[in-house]
Amino acid sequence: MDPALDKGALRARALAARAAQGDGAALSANLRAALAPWAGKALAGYWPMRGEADPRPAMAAHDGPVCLPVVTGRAVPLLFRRWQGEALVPGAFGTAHPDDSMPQIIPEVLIVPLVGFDSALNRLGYGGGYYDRTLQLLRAARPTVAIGLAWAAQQLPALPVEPTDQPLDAVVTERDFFARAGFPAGPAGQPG
Ligand SMILES: Nc1nc2c(c(=O)[nH]1)N(C=O)[C@@H](CNc1ccc(C(=O)N[C@@H](CCC(=O)O)C(=O)O)cc1)CN2
Ligand SMILES: Nc1ncnc2c1ncn2[C@@H]1O[C@H](COP(=O)(O)OP(=O)(O)OP(=O)(O)O)[C@@H](O)[C@H]1O
Repeated sequence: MDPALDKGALRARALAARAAQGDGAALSANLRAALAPWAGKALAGYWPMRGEADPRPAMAAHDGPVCLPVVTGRAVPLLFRRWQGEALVPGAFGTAHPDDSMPQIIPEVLIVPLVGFDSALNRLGYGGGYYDRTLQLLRAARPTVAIGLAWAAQQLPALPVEPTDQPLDAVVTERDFFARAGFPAGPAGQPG
C-alpha cells in the first residue's frame, strides 16, 4: 500500500511526534479561545494519557457542565458522565472515567483527542472508531461541535478519508488553529 495512505504507518508517525510534547500554556489558551462561544453548553473533555495534549485547564475554565467519555464496549458509541473533579475509576484501554453514579450527559461540544490530523479537519484516532460512531450519533440528534486537540507536531499530510469518518469543526494546537468556514471564534490573529 502507498505509505502515505497506510493508516497504521500514519498512526505510528503521529504517535512518535506526539511524544515530543509542546507549549502547554499556549495550547490551553488557544483551546479556551476556541471554546469561548460555547459558554453554557455541555462540554465533553477527555482524561489525557501517554503524551496526549492536556485539555483539563480549559475544561476547568468552562462555564457549563463538563463530562468525560466512558467506553462501554467494542464498536459502540461512547457515553458521557458528568465530572466535577471527583476521583475517577479505571476503564478500557488505560482510560479513566467518572463512576456509574454520575449522571449521563449528552454533550453539545466535544474536545476530541487526536492521534493525528490534517489541515482539512480530518482526524486519525487509535482505530477503534469510537469518536466516529459517537459523533455520528450525536449529530443525528442535533448540531454538535467537535474540536480536535493535539500538538502541532501531530499534523500529517492529507489523510485518507473513509465514509464513516466524522469531520472536525476545528483543530487546536499550541501553534495553529484550523476551523471550518463559519466557525464562530478562535485564537486572536489566527483566523480559520
Ligand atoms: N484520553 C483519551 N480518552 C479516550 C480516548 C482517547 O483517544 N484518549 N478514546 C478514543 O477513542 C476513547 C477510548 N478509546 C481508546 C481506544 C484505544 C486506545 C489505545 O490505547 N489503543 C492502543 C491499542 C490497544 C492497546 O494495545 O492497548 C493503541 O492503539 O496503542 C485508547 C483509547 C475514549 N477515551
Ligand atoms: N459510524 C460507524 N458505524 C460503523 N462503523 C464505523 C463507524 N465509524 C467508524 N466505524 C468503523 O470503525 C473502524 C475504525 O475507524 P477509524 O480507523 O476511522 O478509527 P479512528 O477514527 O482512527 O479511531 P477513534 O474514532 O476510536 O479515535 C473502521 O473499520 C470504521 O469502518
